Amino acid sequence: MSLLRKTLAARVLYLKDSWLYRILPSVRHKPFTAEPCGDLSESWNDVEPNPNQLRWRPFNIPKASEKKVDFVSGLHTVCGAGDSKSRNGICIHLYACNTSMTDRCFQNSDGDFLIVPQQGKLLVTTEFGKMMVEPNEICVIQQGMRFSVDVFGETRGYILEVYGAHFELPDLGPIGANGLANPRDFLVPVAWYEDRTVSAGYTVINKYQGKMFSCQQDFSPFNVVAWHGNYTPYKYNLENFMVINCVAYDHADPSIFTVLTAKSTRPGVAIADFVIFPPRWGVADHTFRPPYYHRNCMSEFMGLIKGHYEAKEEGFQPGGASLHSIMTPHGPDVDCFEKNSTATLKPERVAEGTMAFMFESSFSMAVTKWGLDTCNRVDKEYYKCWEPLRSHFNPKWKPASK
Ligand SMILES: O=C(O)Cc1cc(O)ccc1O
Ligand SMILES: [Fe+2]
Repeated sequence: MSLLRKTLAARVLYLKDSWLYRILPSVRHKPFTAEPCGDLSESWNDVEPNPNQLRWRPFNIPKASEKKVDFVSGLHTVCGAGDSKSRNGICIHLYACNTSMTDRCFQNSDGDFLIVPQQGKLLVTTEFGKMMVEPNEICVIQQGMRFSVDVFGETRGYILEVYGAHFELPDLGPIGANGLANPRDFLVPVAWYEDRTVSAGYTVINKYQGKMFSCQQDFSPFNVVAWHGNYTPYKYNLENFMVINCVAYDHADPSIFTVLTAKSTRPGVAIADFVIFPPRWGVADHTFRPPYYHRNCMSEFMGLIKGHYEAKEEGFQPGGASLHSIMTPHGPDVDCFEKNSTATLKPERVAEGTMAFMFESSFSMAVTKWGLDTCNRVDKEYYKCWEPLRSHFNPKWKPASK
């Protein structure tokens, strides 16, 4: 039997709710006590603001021979804004691990996780059933759902967490009935359960108000024999994205590549959008086709799942990241600029074999101590990729006559 079924529930406008039929209720556990939480924190509130362009080299993955690290102990918060207590904010985590979780599960009481695997697949066992999630797929695990992660070697990925909002498909406006991420491609697990006593103790780890807590119980939490409802984890394969883009002239706002959005209460303003830059055709005439030089009223955190990003062939590597904070100027590096300033504009494939993505947020994010220092991955030379930019302005230039 397939472990997943298709759903149209990814786009629900009514309250989210599910009923779970379990062998023993989750209330039967010993008290929660503080658990050392390593680099998972809301410490961005204590760190000095940093308006520079930031770029990280690929984040380190610990070697299993040196230290066994599972999905939860390998979580590190890179940046964020707001706070979980007032139910308003976002944060971005990086996970890097090498070991499966054994008799340990995780519950995030603070918000929803959108998980973007970059290296290594994740077998995610949830209270709703199992999902295998590979690089180039994403999954969403919503607030409060218990889950455990099996890995198959050195594993790394990115997480976008939103407090107090759920991800949904963007409104399509004039695009109409279909396009971008289609509801039919979202998969949800079917119920899977184990009726297992764990006398040595099963550990439930709970992220609550940005801190970690743990408690013991003597049975597996994955004891849900059946469920129904629309509050479920789900996964989506980015290859299914139906790309819409400019076919005449100019460069479309990358919001046209939005897979999922977490809306704020202000119409048109997202708490966070998950945007991808998939393989596609570039055909725009009379246009500098790569991303333009710009400052943005939103924060842009970018990651790379595989390949090269067109605006930065070098320096921005799979498993690394960049952060262009609100109103921080950025754009293509000098090589991309020169190449595309003189290129003949014929139709050509863009981003073949790659998948870059952006977590774009209306929040002004601050970087944690881990992100700035402890991870030791900040590329201090990043600004140099724009230093050689030279003016090509010629006031006498005229377009070639037709
Ligand atoms: O900065 C970036 O590379 C992301 C981005 C891409 C694009 O095509 C237009 C705007 C934008 O912010
Ligand atoms: Fe940008």
